Amino acid sequence: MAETKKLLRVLAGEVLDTPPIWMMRQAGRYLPEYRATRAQAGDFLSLCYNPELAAEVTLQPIRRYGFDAAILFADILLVPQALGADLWFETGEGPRLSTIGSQADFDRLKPVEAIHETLAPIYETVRILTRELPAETALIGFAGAPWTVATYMIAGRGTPDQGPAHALREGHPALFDALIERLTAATIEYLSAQIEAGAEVVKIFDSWAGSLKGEAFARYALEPCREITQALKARHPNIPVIGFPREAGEGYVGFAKATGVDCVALDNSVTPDWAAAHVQVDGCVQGNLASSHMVTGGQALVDETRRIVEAFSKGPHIFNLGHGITPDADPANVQLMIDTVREG
Ligand SMILES: Cc1c2[nH]c(c1CCC(=O)O)Cc1[nH]c(c(CCC(=O)O)c1C)Cc1[nH]c(c(CCC(=O)O)c1C)Cc1[nH]c(c(C)c1CCC(=O)O)C2
Repeated sequence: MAETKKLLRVLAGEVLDTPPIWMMRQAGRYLPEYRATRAQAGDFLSLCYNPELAAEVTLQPIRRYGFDAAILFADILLVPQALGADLWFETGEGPRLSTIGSQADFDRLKPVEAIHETLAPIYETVRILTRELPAETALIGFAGAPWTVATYMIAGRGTPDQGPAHALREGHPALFDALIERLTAATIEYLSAQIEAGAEVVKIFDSWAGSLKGEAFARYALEPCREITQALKARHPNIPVIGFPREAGEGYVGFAKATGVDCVALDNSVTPDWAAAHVQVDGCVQGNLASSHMVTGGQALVDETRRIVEAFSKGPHIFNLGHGITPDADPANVQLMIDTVREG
């Protein structure tokens, strides 16, 4: 049967009149129904590990907006937790983890095979979604890229410049490389298990790729993404992979060729005209409306949405934001963006 899901057609290289659309963090705090289910679950991590409720919040933006794809509700920091790190969320601040600063800290991590014990509920969420999603909606699984996940494990929190991770990379390269290797292997197993449970696409989030330059970008952004993509393609040749080396700038050029990903997700620091000429020439791209438009709305939202659709109209394109939607966004602006993309 010919593929009917728009997202999968575009990932296979088709150019459609209207791009498929979904939104990073589409299940999130800007939606009152998300806040209600999160309160029912108790807290964010309890929601991630509750398959019925995690499936429910994944479905909420699909019901409200009819996006072309659903993204599994989970978090990139569940992998460190599955490897034995302590993880908690400080209200109003963000994630906190036990830190990796020495060989002894690293030696306390669990082996890769152990991750499924913690992550089994996530695979159950995927199985529920494969049954409950509308036939036209594609299901995206995801994981953090090793570098980005390592920045949180080393610092124990989010950092403005990833300073602690850069310090370990330079001061203790063998330890740093061992951590990247463990995360690369764990990510391959985690994404494979999501695919076996029913994920039809996977996305690798490298949110802090932009702080790696030159040789470090090649070694810690390109290489782990290439290894993960190759291993997944060997096991699941028909599952497309989306790479998101956020704020990579010129690092976006040649990213798909160097890693083997089927689609490159773009943040909004690059213009759509530049990205069409330098990135979309190699295949599918995703992006890249600034998420601030979901707060401010109005004619600027409409104009910028049209500009992006037009700039990417000659090649395969998935419409998305340049980063996750923020809690202060107005749900009506999301509808305005969708109507603008689909007005034809
Ligand atoms: C760096 C990162 C994380 N998580 C993620 C990244 C990479 C993408 C990015 O750069 O945004 C990825 C992520 N996090 C979440 C998803 C679910 C799928 C989706 O809707 O996109 C995905 C794909 C849910 C979430 N992850 C988080 C929330 C908010 C939690 C809440 O309900 O309070 C959601 C919906 C929490 C989280 N999780 C993380 C941070 C730094 C925070 C705190 C910041 C914040 O509160 O927005 C780590």
